[in-house]
Amino acid sequence: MLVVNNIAYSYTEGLPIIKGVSFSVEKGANIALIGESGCGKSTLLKLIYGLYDLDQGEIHCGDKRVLGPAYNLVPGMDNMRYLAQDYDLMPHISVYENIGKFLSNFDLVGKKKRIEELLEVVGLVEYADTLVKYLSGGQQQRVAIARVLASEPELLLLDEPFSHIDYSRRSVLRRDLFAYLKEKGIACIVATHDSLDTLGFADETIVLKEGQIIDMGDTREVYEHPINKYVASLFGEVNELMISDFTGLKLNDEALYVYPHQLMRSSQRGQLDVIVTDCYFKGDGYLVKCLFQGNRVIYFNHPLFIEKNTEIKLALKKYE
Ligand SMILES: Nc1ncnc2c1ncn2[C@@H]1O[C@H](COP(=O)(O)OP(=O)(O)OP(=O)(O)O)[C@@H](O)[C@H]1O
Repeated sequence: MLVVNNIAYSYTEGLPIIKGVSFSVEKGANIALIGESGCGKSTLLKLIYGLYDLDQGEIHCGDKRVLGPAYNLVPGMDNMRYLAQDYDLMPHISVYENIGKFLSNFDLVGKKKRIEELLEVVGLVEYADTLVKYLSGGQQQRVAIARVLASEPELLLLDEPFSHIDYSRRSVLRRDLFAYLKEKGIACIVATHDSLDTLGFADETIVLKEGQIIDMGDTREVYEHPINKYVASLFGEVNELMISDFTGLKLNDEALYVYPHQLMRSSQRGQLDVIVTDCYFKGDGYLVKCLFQGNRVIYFNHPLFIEKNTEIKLALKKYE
């Protein structure tokens, strides 16, 4: 339903921020857009919504071509909604009124039902009559999410949608929101730094670097077979090892990107010999920092505390 075809954009002439980006999104799909800060995620979402005029290429959503402000008096497409990082709410009116702001008054009973349904989705039923200015940052972000859902768009563009919401509410809201979008067949593109938004929910992941797509596909595939360290590190801590580190054979050597949970302490010979330098408690166990070959840092997950300076061997879990 969304086709982005070879688009480019620069804020300043000669300094392109988005370079030759192409991809498509199916109806109801959940797409994660990931990449380091400043790589162009927000700019790409704004271009899809029609907030800027493209330098090159075109975007279609359904049967409509996305037109920027040069061709569209009121920027933004009707069949999409865009949730910006500064969610642009009206502080002096209630949560209920903010959510209903863009809903027609033609069917007042339907409007009330819709607002109540959305208050439920974002967990703000008891705040319906509270003025937005009295809400916390996280609560305001939830109002903004409800507001972009109100008119049932075909495509939602969400820029860091849960960034101000505390951890426990974030998990519930993330689950409820993404289930709701699936149920309604609403596609979404979520620009995010939180790998939990991506791993559990995104059907596909697009990886952006310096304004270009460097990897794209099934989320699990992108995570399990990262094409380089940049991609792997967007999902958390990662170790860059070589096949020869395990085999000792330099012929046809290749880099391996290994997440800490993929390594384990081993008693076998011929594994990585490392020295523990730190052990960080992380709730369900420890993240252990080690030195390999004197100066290469390796992290791995372990259920128990290990003393500093302990000499241990590490093995790849999947080969055990
Ligand atoms: N209005 C603007 N005018 C000029 N340059 C801009 C403007 N908005 C963004 N940029 C620049 O464009 C680049 C991409 O910014 P963008 O906000 O799209 O990145 P991002 O990947 O969303 O970053 P973050 O993850 O930190 O939100 C950055 O170098 C930024 O400084």
